[in-house]
Amino acid sequence: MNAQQAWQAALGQLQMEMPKASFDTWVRNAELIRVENNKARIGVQNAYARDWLESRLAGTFARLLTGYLDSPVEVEFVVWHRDAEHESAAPSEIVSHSNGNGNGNGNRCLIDRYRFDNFVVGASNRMAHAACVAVAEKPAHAYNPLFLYGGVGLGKTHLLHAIGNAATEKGLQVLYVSSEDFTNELINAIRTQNTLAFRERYRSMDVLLIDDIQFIAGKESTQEEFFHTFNTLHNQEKQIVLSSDRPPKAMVTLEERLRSRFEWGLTVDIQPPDLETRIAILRSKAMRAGREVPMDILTLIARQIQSNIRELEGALTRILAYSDLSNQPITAKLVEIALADLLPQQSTVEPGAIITAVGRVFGVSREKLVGRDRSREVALPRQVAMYLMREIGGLSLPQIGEALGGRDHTTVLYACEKIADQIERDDRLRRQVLNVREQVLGR
Ligand SMILES: Nc1ncnc2c1ncn2[C@@H]1O[C@H](COP(=O)(O)OP(=O)(O)OP(=O)(O)O)[C@@H](O)[C@H]1O
Repeated sequence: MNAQQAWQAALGQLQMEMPKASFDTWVRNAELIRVENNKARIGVQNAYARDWLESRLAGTFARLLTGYLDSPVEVEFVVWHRDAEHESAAPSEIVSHSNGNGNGNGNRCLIDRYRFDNFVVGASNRMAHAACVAVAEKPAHAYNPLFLYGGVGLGKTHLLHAIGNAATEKGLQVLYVSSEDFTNELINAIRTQNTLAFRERYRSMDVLLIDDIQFIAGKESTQEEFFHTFNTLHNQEKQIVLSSDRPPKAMVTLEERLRSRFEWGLTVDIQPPDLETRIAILRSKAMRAGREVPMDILTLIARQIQSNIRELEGALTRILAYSDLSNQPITAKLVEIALADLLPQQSTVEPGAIITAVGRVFGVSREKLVGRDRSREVALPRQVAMYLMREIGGLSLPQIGEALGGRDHTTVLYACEKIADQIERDDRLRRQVLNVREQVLGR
């Protein structure tokens, strides 16, 4: 088998093993650049994909390629694009290009399937969606800049592309780029003494969409360049849309002049979706996949995956695939099997870790959580700890009672039910619970 054949075989294997959504997002567009001195250099589209693949799949790729090539292979992921190969295939190479569709509109990086009509609107994203629609309808008239922020996998990128697709259809020049790509491109332009062309490209856009702008913080020359790009576009009444994982105020190493500009227009957040929206998203994805999934199953999935819509999609894809491959109907049992390795390994979650994380998030000491204090400030976090010990710790009711200072199992049961109900109605509490989960599970 030659290297390319081994590569194709490895891709095929991963396609079978991975959830479709993850495969499509991270692996499908990767390319084998070359194998040399037992090192396989794999080109990916952007720094995210590189980091994601490096942290999760480097070992798997190495194992598969070693197997197919029958000699030990290490892998290295680099940001790379085929068109840029003749310049240099160094890591952090330019990654965005205009799409070459003849009229110069749009950008090849715009993802066609991210559109407004397949974005499910609920309480958690209603404002953000409305703002994006307004911007797409009248670029530079509604809110400029539009600054979207929210946690991982909640739809920021989807909305940015939806604006881009709508604006492209109006014949506008659109550029979508992540702030990392912007930085890489700038560095490259400086290196190749091409800054004029770089500026020209950015400053000739009607709509500039920059994803994950938080990465610009702390990078002085990028901020300087972006400041001028921003001013030029804004003065020319061109639309700027930015997304970030945090609001401008929380970008600590961002220059003040940029922070204030980011706040000139409208800043809107996207929150983790409530149960109803999660179910609606699942229903919409199932329908688009041409599948009918019973409501109780959608509810079951939506209850298990609370924080991240990307994971929600991945879970559904996996369940559909399991059902197809095993030729079985989608039942609660099948869901449990299909999701087993997506969900936390229960035995690895220590009750002590949950108590510590709850204490940190709610600002209550461990002693108080396991003690007798019944004031609301302590009782609520204690109930959250009980709920999470059951949800992610898989502990029995008596075990939970024991871990929290010898409480009765009916008290624990009441707490678990109360919190399960309350997090679906109380945004703040839901965020706090998700925060604890992330701290405990590291994701
Ligand atoms: N409201 C929604 N309706 C339908 N699909 C959604 C919705 N929100 C997010 N998604 C889907 O969830 C996935 C993750 O969304 P997206 O990549 O836009 O998240 P993000 O906020 O940009 O995340 P990150 O911070 O990781 O970049 C995408 O496939 C997107 O289509």
